[in-house]
Amino acid sequence: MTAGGFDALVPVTDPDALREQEQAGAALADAVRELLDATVRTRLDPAQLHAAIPAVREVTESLLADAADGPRGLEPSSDGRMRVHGNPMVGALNPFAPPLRIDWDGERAATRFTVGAAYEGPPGCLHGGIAAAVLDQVLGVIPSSIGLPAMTATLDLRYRRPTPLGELSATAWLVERDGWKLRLEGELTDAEGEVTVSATGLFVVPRVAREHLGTPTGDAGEFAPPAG
Ligand SMILES: CCCCCCCCCC(=O)SCCNC(=O)CCNC(=O)[C@H](O)C(C)(C)COP(=O)(O)OP(=O)(O)OC[C@H]1O[C@@H](n2cnc3c(N)ncnc32)[C@H](O)[C@@H]1OP(=O)(O)O
Repeated sequence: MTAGGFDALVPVTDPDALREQEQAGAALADAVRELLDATVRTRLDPAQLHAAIPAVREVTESLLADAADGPRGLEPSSDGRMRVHGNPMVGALNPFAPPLRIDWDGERAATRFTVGAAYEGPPGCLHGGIAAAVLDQVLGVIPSSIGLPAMTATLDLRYRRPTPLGELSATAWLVERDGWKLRLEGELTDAEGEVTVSATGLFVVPRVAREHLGTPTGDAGEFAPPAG
């Protein structure tokens, strides 16, 4: 299964229409992601760069003809999950997102993804903040996958070696549960299979969510929330 999101709080009335909308939005995000990459990599001369701007602005204006006033927040998806489609790591509608597609097999959350020029920090390598965001997201999928939507309380990272841009993978697993607190670990790995960053995170189900978790949702397995 592809992890992420939460069981829908409201039923989706027309999943086919919603799927069509999601697919079109994701295709647009793919195209803009190519534009983002091209914008970073282009070596056109100044006149050529200025010449490209009106066309980009025209597309922007056309998209704003019908747009949300601000962030989209949590929305129902065609698969019955609630998702933040603008999430900068997994959001299908966000061109900045690689995007990560995170699988949860009941024991591990895992993703393989490719990062290019738009994510560069040290020359040729992944920006450390992006590595942190990837690991935060991959660790963060586990609580919601076991029915305990939680937020990052602490995230400790060890940058073991530079992470080259290109194909990467990340995995995370649950180490320990203590009531509403989950201790998770994860790793970012380069194409050669070398661990470049390792992470330990404490995720806490926020007070407001605890009040709504009398019954676990999703694949809670043995990790049912404590009573009270
Ligand atoms: C609804 C879920 C949405 C899920 C979205 C997934 C997002 C993916 C990951 C993210 O990027 S989240 C964004 C970054 N994180 C944040 O913005 C979190 C900001 N902090 C908070 O909102 C709250 O501080 C937090 C939810 C982490 C905890 O506040 P609460 O008021 O809900 O918890 P409370 O104070 O009752 O503490 C519960 C337990 O956690 C412990 N705790 C809380 N924060 C801690 C901390 N920072 N370090 C260590 N322990 C901590 C606390 O001591 C206590 O332990 P005990 O039960 O043993 O007494």
